[in-house]
Amino acid sequence: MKGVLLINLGSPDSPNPKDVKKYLGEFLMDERVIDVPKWLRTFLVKGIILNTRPKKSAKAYQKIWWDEGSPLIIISERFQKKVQERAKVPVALGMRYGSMSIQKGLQELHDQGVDEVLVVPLYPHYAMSSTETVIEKTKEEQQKHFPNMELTIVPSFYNHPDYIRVLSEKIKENLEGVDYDHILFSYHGIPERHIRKTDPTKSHCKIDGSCCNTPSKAHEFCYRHQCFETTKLVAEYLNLPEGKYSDSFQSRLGGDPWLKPYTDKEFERFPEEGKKNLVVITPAFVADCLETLEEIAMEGEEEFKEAGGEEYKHIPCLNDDDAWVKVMTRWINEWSVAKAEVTA
Ligand SMILES: C=CC1=C(C)c2cc3[nH]c(cc4nc(cc5[nH]c(cc1n2)c(C)c5CCC(=O)O)C(CCC(=O)O)=C4C)c(C)c3C=C
Ligand SMILES: [Fe+2]
Ligand SMILES: [Fe+2]
Repeated sequence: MKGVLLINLGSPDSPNPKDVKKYLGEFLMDERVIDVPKWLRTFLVKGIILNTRPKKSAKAYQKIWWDEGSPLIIISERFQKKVQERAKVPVALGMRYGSMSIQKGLQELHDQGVDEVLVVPLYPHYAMSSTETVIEKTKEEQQKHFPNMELTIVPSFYNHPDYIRVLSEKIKENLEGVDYDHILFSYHGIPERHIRKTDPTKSHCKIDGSCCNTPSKAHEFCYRHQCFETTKLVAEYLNLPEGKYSDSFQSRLGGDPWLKPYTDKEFERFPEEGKKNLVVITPAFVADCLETLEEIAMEGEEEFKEAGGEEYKHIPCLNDDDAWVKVMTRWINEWSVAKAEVTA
């Protein structure tokens, strides 16, 4: 029997420093997130980051936390329930880090008799710190606890016409009656090193002005290419004039070079260039979370206005919008039917 596991990143159990520390410890000790030798990762995470960051992050989580819990978890649960109402097969939810684990999600499906699982990493763009770690962790749990389960992985959907359509329509809806100078597509950043590491050709990705526009099989795993492509396709869909929109990368951690331009630097630069009315969209996230609600919607507005900006609008993520629920359900139902036909 077939079933689906939707997987996102996860949140701490509460916005208290103790729970945030536990969550950050699991997250940042992931070798695909801080990709240095284990001894160095242990030193950096346990010896340095976990001494100061949990307190700071807990304050940020407290600003956005809902009565029901973490926005990312609550929104993902609402999404899963709505998809389940329409899907022909059982649909479960798991998180890469924290209590709502991938193992629990697989167990829930197993208990319903599922032995063929469609794994849906809820990230439009491929990165070793998001998609790859979800895939590898799911395979690990399957081999350890559910050896008779078969997994099928949904590929990154950054350029899928359905995703581009729902994202573009959401932007269009939110732009109605809004007088704006510029739209910023702000994606979660990653270290530049990760782009080179996931380049299967080991020579294509130069992280320069042209590599991401030059066709290559490297792009199947190039986060930077995939982000630029989402923007390009949305801009085409919405007929956005050249120069009226741009890309940036947010949420950097540590001193290594991350993908540029940095979102916070763009907030400082735009008002100087006369871009005083700004709209920000965050397409790397399908559900609103700390990084969109605090870093972009709250801190971003403050930074932009301090630099001389006047109007600022953050467009929410797709969350549990019916149009996005319908798309996900269609992908799931098409898979379940296609598999049935093949194996019949
Ligand atoms: C969209 C995909 C994501 C990628 C790629 C990603 C890479 C990445 N993240 C960190 C460090 C942190 N990220 C944090 C929060 C966070 N990150 C994502 C998604 C991606 N991260 C989401 C959805 C969230 C929000 C979680 C929530 O509970 O709402 C945090 C925690 C908060 C903080 O202290 O800032 C950290 C830390 C790294 C180092 C990285 C790539 C190497
Ligand atoms: Fe992150
Ligand atoms: Fe590239």
